[in-house]
Formats: sequence, C-alpha cells, structure tokens
Amino acid sequence: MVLAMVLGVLIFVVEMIALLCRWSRTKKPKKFEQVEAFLELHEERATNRYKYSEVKKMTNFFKDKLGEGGYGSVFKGQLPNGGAMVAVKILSETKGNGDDFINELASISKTFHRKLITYLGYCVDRGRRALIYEFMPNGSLEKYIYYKVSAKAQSRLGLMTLYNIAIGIADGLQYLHEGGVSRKADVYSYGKMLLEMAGGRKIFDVQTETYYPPWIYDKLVANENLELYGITTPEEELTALKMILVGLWCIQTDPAVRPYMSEVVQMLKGSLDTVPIPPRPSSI
Ligand SMILES: Nc1ncnc2c1ncn2[C@@H]1O[C@H](COP(=O)(O)OP(=O)(O)OP(=O)(O)O)[C@@H](O)[C@H]1O
Repeated sequence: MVLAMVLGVLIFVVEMIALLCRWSRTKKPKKFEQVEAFLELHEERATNRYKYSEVKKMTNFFKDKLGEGGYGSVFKGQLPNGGAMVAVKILSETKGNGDDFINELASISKTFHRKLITYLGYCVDRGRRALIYEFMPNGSLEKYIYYKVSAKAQSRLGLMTLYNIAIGIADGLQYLHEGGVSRKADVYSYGKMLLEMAGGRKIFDVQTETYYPPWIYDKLVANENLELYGITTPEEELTALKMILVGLWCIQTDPAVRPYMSEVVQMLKGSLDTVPIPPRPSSI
C-alpha cells in the first residue's frame, strides 16, 4: 500500500517534470526573437539583409528625410560600396507587431512588377526594423497633380501623361490584388486619386467647402462646363471625362458597387462610350 502510494507520487512528479520541459520548449520567444527565427528559416534572404549599423551608414545617419508615412519615416540613402540610391523606411517601434512585419516582408519579397517600386532589402536588428526600396528621384505623385489657380508656373503634368500614370498605377494595383491585398478599399483610394488627377484639385476644397464627386457628377449629367484645367485637345477632354466616370465608380459608398481593379484597367483603356454613368455619389 505504502509502496503503491510512493510509486504514485513518483509517477506524478515525473509527469510534472515532463510537462514543464514540454512547456518550456513551446514557450513563445519575444517578438523580435520570433522575427529572427523566421528569417533564419529563410536564408536565401540573407543577401539583402542589413544590420542597423549598415542602415545608419547608408543613410548617412538619417541625414536626408524624404517624408513620413503611416508606418514611419523614409530617408534617402545609398547601398554600400557606391551602390544604388535607395529610400530607407524606418518602421516606428510602436506601430504593428512582429507578425505584421513578417507578413509584410513575405509579400513584398514575392512582388515584382515593372510599375511597382523595387524592394531591395530589409533590416531586422534587435527591435529595429527597416525596409529598403529603390529611390524615386521625382518624389511623390502629389507634386504633379494639382493645378495652382493663382500661380504662374505649374507643376501639374499634362492630362495625357497623368492618364498614362493612372493606367500604370491601376496595372500595379491589379497585380497586387491578384496576390490577395484588400481590394475594395484600395479601389476607393484609387478612385479618389483618379478624380484629383482629372480635376486637378483636391477631392474636398476646404475654401469653398465643395466635395468634388457630387459637384462634378451634377455638371456631367447636366452637360454643363466641367471647368477642367489645362485641356487643349478633344482627346484630352474625352480622356478626362473617362477618368472622372471611372473615378466616380470607384468611390461609390457601397463597396459591392465598386469595380475590380481589372475592370478599372479595362474601362480606362477602352473607349469613353463603354463606360456607363455611375450612380450619383453621396455628399460625404
Ligand atoms: N522609394 C522612394 N523614393 C523616394 N521617395 C520616397 C520613396 N518612398 C517613399 N518616399 C517618400 O516618403 C514619403 C512617405 O512614404 P511612405 O511609403 O512611408 O508613406 P505613404 O506612401 O505616403 O503613406 P502610407 O504609409 O500610408 O503608405 C512619400 O510620400 C515620399 O515622399
């Protein structure tokens, strides 16, 4: 009886030790250790992985800030040994977690499209994370869209150039959507950009408190003057009209009504009379 009890306690203790050992093996490492572990599993990436000290060097200690986005600051840099000029996005420590970064890295490194900025490398060094892209010397498209009413010199590009850029962006987005990126939200943002490109103005004019979509829609269906900027040829006028119609489809409140990016590309590349008139957009 006593022997059976001692044996029972012994078995219990051994089971507890085994359980503890298993638990310590499966215990999750800290976030950045998880990221490191993931990266070690994907050694083919080692060629474009940089240490934080290298990132500091390539950006000349973050001397030239190009801009700021939702995920951190972007700095101008150059790859080691007189390599390519790059844009280095330093991800802010507070935004996102290790999983987001791994997912981002996994999808970015698989993407390659002539209309998308080339991804060149990354840095994961302790808690520090950065993404490295080819440098775009002309900066953001924003500089080239808007018509400045009271300025003599305009930085706005010609309508046909903007139209070709819009098709290029749509091609790039369509490619990304095939990879499973959230589609309809992207389509909305794209539509907003398309309207701003065609109209040469912000979608919401703070001075006159005018929301462009219903304003332009009403003019369009009433066949009134669309007050477009810098239009010199009938081809430009028809193209602007097409961009506006497609833009109005994309910004529909109901995501189910918005077209897929593939349809956007088709409408933009096709003739104006194949683009139906969308429902009237809601007033904000
Ligand atoms: N490859 C690049 N070449 C040159 N400048 C760049 C490059 N990438 C980003 N920039 C500059 O840095 C700014 C911030 O870029 P970032 O990609 O972080 O954010 P975003 O695209 O503006 O917004 P979000 O973070 O919401 O995507 C851009 O507006 C641009 O001026």
